[in-house]
Amino acid sequence: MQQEQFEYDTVRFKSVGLRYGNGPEILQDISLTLTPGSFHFLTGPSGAGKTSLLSLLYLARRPSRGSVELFGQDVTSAPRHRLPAIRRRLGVVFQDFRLLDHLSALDNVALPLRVAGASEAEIQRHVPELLSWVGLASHMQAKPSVLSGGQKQRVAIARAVITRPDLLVADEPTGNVDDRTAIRLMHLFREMNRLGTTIVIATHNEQLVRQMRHPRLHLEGGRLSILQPEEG
Ligand SMILES: Nc1ncnc2c1ncn2[C@@H]1O[C@H](COP(=O)(O)OP(=O)(O)OP(=O)(O)O)[C@@H](O)[C@H]1O
Repeated sequence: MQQEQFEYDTVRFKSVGLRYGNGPEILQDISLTLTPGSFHFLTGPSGAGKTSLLSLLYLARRPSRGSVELFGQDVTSAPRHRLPAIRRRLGVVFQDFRLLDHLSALDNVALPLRVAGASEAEIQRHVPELLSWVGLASHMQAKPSVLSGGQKQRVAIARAVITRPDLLVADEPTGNVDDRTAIRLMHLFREMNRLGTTIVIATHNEQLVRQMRHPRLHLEGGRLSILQPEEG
């Protein structure tokens, strides 16, 4: 959970490279520091490596070279048993949602709270409120199979933010919703950010990137550049 005093950067990449199998390096020599409470978009053409970079952040992969530190801990060399504690500080919105099909929307969102040992009273207080806020008040008991793409996406977002993670990583979180809903969801991310969560959002939505005026991490040809809003 969030701390008042930060003695470390949320994310630090040092000369990170990533390749799949014997293929070419998708990410080349990326060095990057994200300070606590920062908000970045991640942009770049399709296939540039945005999801691959995010997968390093949410610990689905380790880099082929270089090092990745999260919350001051080198996750490249950390023993596997140390990773779950780091994962609990992350919220992730996957491009393909990854909801549990046998659970209702409410139970999908409640899951990370249950894993963290929250009481049922706490769950009943927070989860319906958040689901209502993202416009799903009348779908709380629905299973993912009967939800639209945009509804599933909002369940996935609610699940990622319900624990107030230290770092939120979202892959195209507004790709399936209309413009008005996209702006509403961005306000949710902005509010979380205001409360201290560090945020990285991969998106193709140029209009949102321009409107929200956060710096962007831009990937192209395996290289990362950081663009400030006025340059973007
Ligand atoms: N599991 C994998 N095995 C092999 N190659 C992969 C794998 N995942 C991604 N790639 C390749 O890595 C490159 C970057 O893919 P990635 O999904 O990270 O790009 P992206 O920028 O997120 O694309 P998009 O905007 O279309 O979602 C692509 O050439 C892709 O084919």
